[in-house]
Amino acid sequence: MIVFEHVGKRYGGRFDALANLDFRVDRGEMVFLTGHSGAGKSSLLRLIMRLERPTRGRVLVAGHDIARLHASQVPFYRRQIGVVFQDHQLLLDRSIYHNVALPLEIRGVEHREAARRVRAALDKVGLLHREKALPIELSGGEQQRVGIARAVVNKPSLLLADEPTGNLDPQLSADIMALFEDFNRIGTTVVIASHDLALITRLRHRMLRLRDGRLVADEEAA
Ligand SMILES: Nc1ncnc2c1ncn2[C@@H]1O[C@H](COP(=O)(O)OP(=O)(O)OP(=O)(O)O)[C@@H](O)[C@H]1O
Repeated sequence: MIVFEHVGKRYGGRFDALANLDFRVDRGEMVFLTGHSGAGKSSLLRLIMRLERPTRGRVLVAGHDIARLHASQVPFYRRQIGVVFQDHQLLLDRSIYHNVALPLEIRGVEHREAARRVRAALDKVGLLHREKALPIELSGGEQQRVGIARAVVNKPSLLLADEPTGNLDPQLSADIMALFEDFNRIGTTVVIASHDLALITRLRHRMLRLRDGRLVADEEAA
């Protein structure tokens, strides 16, 4: 599904945020990406989203070198990827329903079909009963679940998350990770950047560890 071949990313012509990365993530895998602050986790995810291009090497997703996608193809490429951020980036003046519906509105999905999919996504994260609420009326953990519903409403084959539990207490963090595991169980490939080692070592998935932009460990679940 994802292949990094000798990938490097240099910012500003001299700083190597990522260097010589070689790894692959198979379809249906769930992988944690860990490392200190500044190790390059977000940069690596941005390469997969094609928000950045590698300075060296190639990033292949589903067999395609994504640097070669034409600008007009990029939106289609991104549709297969759901993204969850630490600060969930919800629109504060829109209801939960509308926040989750947004990716479908952008794609022009027909209204009734959109409603069906939004409700299915909200149901999966246990928030169907809050569809009319505004984000501010929800707890941090619930807001993050809305962010996950929005990420999966397009039924992406790949789900990326950047520190999705960053602001949550240990129990809520575990609940959020369990949700990602649910989506993985139904076949979605999941890559989660997290520095919460206590939590992710307990979860027993493959772990890629970055240090100063280099891959220093690739550990299968024990
Ligand atoms: N657009 C950019 N321009 C210049 N330098 C950048 C840019 N984005 C990231 N960097 C630098 O690249 C390095 C890796 O950053 P990145 O955000 O990928 O790390 P991270 O592991 O996600 O860190 P954190 O956990 O703090 O988010 C850092 O030193 C950062 O300052």
